[in-house]
Amino acid sequence: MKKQNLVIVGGGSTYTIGMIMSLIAEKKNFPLNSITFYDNDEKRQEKVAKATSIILDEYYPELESFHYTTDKETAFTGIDIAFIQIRTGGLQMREMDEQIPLKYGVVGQETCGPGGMAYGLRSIRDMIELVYDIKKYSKDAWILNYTNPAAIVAEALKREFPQVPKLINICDMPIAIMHSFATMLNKNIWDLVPSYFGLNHFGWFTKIEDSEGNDLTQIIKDTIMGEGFVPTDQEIANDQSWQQTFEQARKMLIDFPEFLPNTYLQYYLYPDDLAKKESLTNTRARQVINGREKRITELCNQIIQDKSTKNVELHVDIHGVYMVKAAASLVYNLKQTYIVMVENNGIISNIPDDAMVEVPALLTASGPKPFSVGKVPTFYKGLIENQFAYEKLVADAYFENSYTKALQALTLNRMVVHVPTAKAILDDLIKANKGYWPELQ
Ligand SMILES: NC(=O)c1ccc[n+]([C@@H]2O[C@H](COP(=O)([O-])OP(=O)(O)OC[C@H]3O[C@@H](n4cnc5c(N)ncnc54)[C@H](O)[C@@H]3O)[C@@H](O)[C@H]2O)c1
Ligand SMILES: O=P(O)(O)OC[C@H]1O[C@H](O[C@H]2[C@H](O)[C@@H](O)[C@@H](O)O[C@@H]2CO)[C@H](O)[C@@H](O)[C@@H]1O
Ligand SMILES: [Mn+2]
Repeated sequence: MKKQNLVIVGGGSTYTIGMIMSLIAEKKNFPLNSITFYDNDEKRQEKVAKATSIILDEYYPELESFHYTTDKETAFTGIDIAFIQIRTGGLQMREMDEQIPLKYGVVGQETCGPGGMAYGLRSIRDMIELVYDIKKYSKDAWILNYTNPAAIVAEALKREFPQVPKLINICDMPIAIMHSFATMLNKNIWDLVPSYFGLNHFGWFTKIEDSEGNDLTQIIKDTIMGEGFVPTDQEIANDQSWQQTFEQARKMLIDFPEFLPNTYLQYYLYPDDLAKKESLTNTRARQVINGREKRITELCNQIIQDKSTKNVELHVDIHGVYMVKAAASLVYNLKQTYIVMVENNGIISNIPDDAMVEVPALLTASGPKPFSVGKVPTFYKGLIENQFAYEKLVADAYFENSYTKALQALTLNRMVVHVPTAKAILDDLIKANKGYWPELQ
């Protein structure tokens, strides 16, 4: 197995330490020669990097080198694979994305709501630039992107780089849900075989089998209906917001028992209920600033002060392990199945070919080989087509600098709908995103 040279773009992210622990846990399956962090915020990255250096000394002494830099050429030269996890505008702008719509009674939601449009219009430029730069310095490197809003980013990257190989977008939500299925069934998560279709943060499990082919779907549905549904990955198990989100699976199953829903569907199916529960001064961004970000900052400070990990609790999370395992399947041609985003081209036969769908695929060295889904029932087809039209219009708004396309996008978004509300939200978002968004005419 050739040892890999990995760059983590967005080294200062709150997910980096979890990713490092996952790389350590998976070192036999995904052996590394070097890790490099790249970030455009020197100070933010430095803290995480200093702590990482101590963690690696203790747990990964055989690693050849670890560096961190804000210089793209240094970061991207001689790499085999890049993980991209940036947040253009930071958590501060996420808070605006959530607060502005809420002023008009609409839940912002940073990926699939109007907040996702705002975040998407900020992310696209940085993402396009990063892909060009990574390919410039290491043209054969794999790029594994999970920067959000992944659906909109994937749509934009597909348009900008239709011929660029080795570029894949991935999300951890399906596997985090499967973590809860596995706990409920007392099974090993990697023995569960999902059948799944949809768009990113907009999909359904049609079936869950075990490795012997036993269909476990009905047991899962019955358990959720009888006992409810809870997050079980350590990273989110005790998070009240995620607990409430997982709880909604039961409600969705009562209303639509056919398939097991992705938790993000709550925002599309019950937007008004969710908006009513939100508080302007404590949207999810604020909870993350006071929660995950604070916790990671304190953890890094402690490690740096002690020059050791002896006084902190470190753990592997499903997010990191999923990304690392998927990466190993790509670079070592393992042909394992992961749920990823790919261009539809007939996979779901009754929705547009150019949609970026999220489905199970064999991950091989020559790219993802998705499994066919076939026709989906009218309700799901309608929802998907509406949402895909919204995502396309956001990308159109970016590439065409079009105010009208942005307004059309928000109007199609099931969280907004009402045109005067869409207009008011859009006009406020334009002001808040000056310098980040293209100038919409
Ligand atoms: N797809 C998924 O399922 C999934 C799961 C987890 C996290 N994420 C995404 O990972 C990203 C990081 O999340 P976070 O909460 O840790 O955010 P964060 O703000 O803590 O970290 C992002 C880092 O990216 C850096 N950054 C911003 N723009 C950059 C650029 N142009 N070039 C280089 N670095 C840049 C920031 O300085 C920061 O250090 C987000 O996009 C988040 O949505 C996605
Ligand atoms: O609101 P946040 O910032 O806590 O989470 C937003 C992300 O939520 C999903 O991902 C993960 C989560 O990031 C991770 O820690 C894991 O353990 O559980 C979640 C899934 O339940 C989502 O898939 C991401 O796209 C969001 O960024
Ligand atoms: Mn996701």
